[in-house]
Amino acid sequence: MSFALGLTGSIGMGKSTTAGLFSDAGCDVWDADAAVHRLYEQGGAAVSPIRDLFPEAVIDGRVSRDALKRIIGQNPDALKQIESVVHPLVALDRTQFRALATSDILVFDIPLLFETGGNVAMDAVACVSIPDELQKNRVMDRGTMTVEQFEHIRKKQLPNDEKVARSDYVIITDTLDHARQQVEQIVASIREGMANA
Ligand SMILES: CC(C)(COP(=O)(O)OP(=O)(O)OC[C@H]1O[C@@H](n2cnc3c(N)ncnc32)[C@H](O)[C@@H]1O)[C@@H](O)C(=O)NCCC(=O)NCCS
Ligand SMILES: Nc1ncnc2c1ncn2[C@@H]1O[C@H](COP(=O)(O)OP(=O)(O)OP(=O)(O)O)[C@@H](O)[C@H]1O
Repeated sequence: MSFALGLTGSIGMGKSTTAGLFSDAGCDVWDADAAVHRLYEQGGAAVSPIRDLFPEAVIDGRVSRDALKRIIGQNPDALKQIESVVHPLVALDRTQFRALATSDILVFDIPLLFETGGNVAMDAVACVSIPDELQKNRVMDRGTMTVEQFEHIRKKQLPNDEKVARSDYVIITDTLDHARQQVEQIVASIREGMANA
């Protein structure tokens, strides 16, 4: 039986980068944001239900993230409606991954892990964290969101200090080397626990 490690953290705190470090350490990784990308692609299962909700969000047969962000900015209920379509499909994708994955530790990179109660299905949770100002700078440097869009998303999420308090492990993502060191320690400690169980 594999060990299920939830990997969470607020927007731009370093989940995807850290997930890559877990992969380097031999863990199979499932990424919720990547699952959403697949669902929004041409032929993806979210395209038709999103078109039913917001026809203008589907362009060339795929869901346009820019269109969604515009719609979310104009309509306070839109994100909830999008979530009601996307989250059940994401859950199905996760179940399929879990049935096929083979590594001793499985890592589930899920931004809304605590917000959706997904933490109860995990054996432990690791949270990535950096100071708020650095978080904002990193997201702004990506150039994919306005400050307003970023603040809107951040407000929807459980505050960083609560996530940190509720997690078994905290990974400070200030530098890549430091993050890698912490990931290797976590993997070693989980493997040691499994060997002694
Ligand atoms: C809002 C959207 C259009 C922004 O797209 P964009 O490509 O700019 O950003 P990306 O998808 O990479 O998300 C960046 C981060 O925003 C945060 N975020 C995304 N969706 C949500 C949400 N519903 N609630 C809170 N935070 C969210 C997460 O931290 C995520 O890692 C997109 O995230 C989306 O369609 N979200 C709805 C689906 C969802 O809930 N996804 C979350 C994972 S299941
Ligand atoms: N350990 C680290 N050291 C230095 N920079 C990092 C580190 N981790 C992440 N970053 C940088 O921070 C930015 C955000 O990282 P990443 O995309 O991994 O975050 P995320 O939490 O997955 O974001 P989102 O919630 O938006 O999907 C990227 O530019 C990345 O290069």
